[in-house]
Amino acid sequence: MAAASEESVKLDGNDKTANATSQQTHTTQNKKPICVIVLGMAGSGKTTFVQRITAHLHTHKTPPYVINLDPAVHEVPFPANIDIRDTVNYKEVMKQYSLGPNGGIVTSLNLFATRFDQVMGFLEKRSQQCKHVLLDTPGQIEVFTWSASGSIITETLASSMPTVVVYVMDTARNVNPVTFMSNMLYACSILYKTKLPFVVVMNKTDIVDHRFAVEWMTDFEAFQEALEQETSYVSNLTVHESHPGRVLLQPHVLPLQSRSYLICVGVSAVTGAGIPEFFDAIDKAAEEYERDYKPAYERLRKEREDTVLAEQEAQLKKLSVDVGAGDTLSLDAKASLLSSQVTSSHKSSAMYLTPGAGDNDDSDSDTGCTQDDEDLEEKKEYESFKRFLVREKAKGKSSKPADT
Ligand SMILES: Nc1nc2c(ncn2[C@@H]2O[C@H](COP(=O)(O)OP(=O)(O)OP(=O)(O)O)[C@@H](O)[C@H]2O)c(=O)[nH]1
Repeated sequence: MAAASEESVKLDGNDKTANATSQQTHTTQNKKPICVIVLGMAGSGKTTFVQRITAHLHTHKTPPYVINLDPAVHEVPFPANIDIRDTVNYKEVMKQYSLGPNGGIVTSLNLFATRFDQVMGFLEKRSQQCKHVLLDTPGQIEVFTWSASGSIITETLASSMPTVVVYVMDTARNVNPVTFMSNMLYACSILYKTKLPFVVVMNKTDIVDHRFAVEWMTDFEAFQEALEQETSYVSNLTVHESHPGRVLLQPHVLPLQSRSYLICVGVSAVTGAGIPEFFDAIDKAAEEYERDYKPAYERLRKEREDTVLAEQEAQLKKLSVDVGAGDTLSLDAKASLLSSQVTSSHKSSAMYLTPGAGDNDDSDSDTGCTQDDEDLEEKKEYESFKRFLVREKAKGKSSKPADT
């Protein structure tokens, strides 16, 4: 086991002085914690591994900040600061959206990702107190690695703190070169997808020593030899020149040989063997992040901030236009309302006055006086006046002969 650990140290190209320096660098210059995203196939030992490294860090009086991202796990065997299960009820999600187990996990993770800014807020607050942030992910690896929420979470973390992807492999299950190759291809697809420093953890070294895997990773001829010894139908296929796996495993295509891409460490999550070497590898990967990846993620963060700013400005502009237009509209509306009110008030005055006139009409009607009646009245008055004149004329005639 010790030999295996030494192997990993050799593979990492670490020496203790360099690690001491890197740790010092971390504490004095880079106050941000190192974020460790633990991925791996179901049953590879991720949760046991996170439990082991959490215990290790607690023993060294540097308790980590731990996040469980597996909504379907029955029990979390380590003290988690944030547990997705506290936010999303996976079974309820399945029921409500009529989903199967995988759909339920994806949807739960998507829902959780919408709140990840809050998680970042908690992390910011604790960033001075802890040196490591550990994330355990769902067993269905593709749920995290190939989902939008997985990308959002990874990119959000990587653009604000040194982030390392840890790929846990079950060493005992990878003694078959075909299985090993499939697993490594998957690891490389994640490496290319996340564009982050990558540490391969060969777990369960208490069952099988991981040196064979290191040899296969660094010596293509050794791997080819192992493959040729395989008699299975699939291995015969992979030996074939045209097989894509074989093409990909060519040293110049896969970054397996390059120390700057992949760091491999043998550990046993059960016994704790290889854990100090794992942390050395993490420090090295964090340095790699600072040197090679940070500028790209800072650019990404800047682009995001710019996009958000631009969106906010556009929204503000639209809002101010809307508000302006709204004011104009409301002013216009008010004006038209006023004018319509004025018009209608005129109308209504008129209408209001009309009943007044009507009142008069009413009064007229009440009195029963019509134009014809008036005319008749005038005619009567005229007749009466004429009779008055005739009477007066007759009076004058009768009085005049008597005097003379
Ligand atoms: N012998 C041995 N067994 C281990 C080791 N690490 C994990 N196991 C066992 O492997 C099994 C799976 O471990 P988990 O930690 O649940 O694996 P996981 O990857 O989290 O599983 P999922 O949640 O399904 O993805 C358990 O029975 C563990 O006890 C190890 O280093 N050595």
